[in-house]
Amino acid sequence: MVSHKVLTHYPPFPDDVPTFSLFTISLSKLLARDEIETQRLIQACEEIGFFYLNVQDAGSASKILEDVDRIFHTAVDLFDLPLEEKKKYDFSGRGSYFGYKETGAEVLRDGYVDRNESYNVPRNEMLAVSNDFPTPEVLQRSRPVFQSMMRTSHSIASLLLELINDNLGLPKNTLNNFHRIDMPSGDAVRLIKAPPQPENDRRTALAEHTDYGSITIVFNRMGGLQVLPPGETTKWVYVRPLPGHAIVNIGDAMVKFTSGLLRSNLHRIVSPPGDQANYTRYSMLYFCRPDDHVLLRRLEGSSRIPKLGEGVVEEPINSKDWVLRRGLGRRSNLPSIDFEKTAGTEMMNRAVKVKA
Ligand SMILES: O=C(O)CCC(=O)C(=O)O
Ligand SMILES: [Fe+2]
Repeated sequence: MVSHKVLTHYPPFPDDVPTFSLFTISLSKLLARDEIETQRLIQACEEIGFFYLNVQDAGSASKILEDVDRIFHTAVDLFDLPLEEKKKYDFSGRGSYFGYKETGAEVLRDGYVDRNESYNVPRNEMLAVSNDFPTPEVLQRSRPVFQSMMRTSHSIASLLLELINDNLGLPKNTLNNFHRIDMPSGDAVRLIKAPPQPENDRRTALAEHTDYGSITIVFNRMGGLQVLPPGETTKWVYVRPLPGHAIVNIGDAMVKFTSGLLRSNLHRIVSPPGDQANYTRYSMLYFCRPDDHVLLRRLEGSSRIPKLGEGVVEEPINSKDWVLRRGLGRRSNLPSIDFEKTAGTEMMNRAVKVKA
């Protein structure tokens, strides 16, 4: 493995910036079906929708940390390719959210464009569920490590889904049956590169959003991720990356399944805090999403899931269309953008509303 200094040589996350104190949940305790830990997981999913997951000491699942390390190196190699080469893998014109997105391809609500480039590596393709688009050679070379990382991520997400399912009292395996590893879905590993921004011109690098799928597992090194805590008058705060921990968050699909009981919190990427702002930020995520055909609507069978409001009729939209509408609906090459139609579930949370 070629060593990339850019991944290791950056200043520490500063001690003097406000951070959001998330619950830390132990994967090894969840694997042991520890009841108190499961209760804390549910509380985190309902109140904030974000938590740290300690993935150290979790048996074979801890190997994901080595896989993530290796994929970070692959990400550097990938983004080092010439722009013209990377653009061959931009499939947005063919109606796909997989593949490459160049810097500035997305419009923010403030009218500016994003300041990051990213690549969504499809789980469908890496695990040979379907093969719709070509994959760059640099990713092909890392296929075994992507496969390992994707399988572990999917199994972590499956565990979380099982615990949430059973806590809600849904019929056994209801949620897991919507997230089958052998079915086509929007599951992907996303690689993101955000270069340092000029000191006098720092803007949001990745627009505020809620995630589109069910469960996102984030592997961060540098700061830059911010969340907007619940409440009417809150301010954006950084989430400090913790070694050996993933940051996990709940996405729109779970909000829709639970009629707003679980929370999909707004978050964004800005310049990293303190001296870290002068360094290139790489991040990596696994998006676990429902299978393509699954309808995103309130599930029957749980007394904990709130009923729909009087006269509320849910839009019949499946997971695939939801991801495409949200993921491609704000591209800068579109003739017009409807920010309301492409919005997430931030206004659906039952616990505490936020201003979008
Ligand atoms: O890079 C990060 O820390 C988060 C990125 C993110 O929220 C996303 O890509 O959905
Ligand atoms: Fe996100």
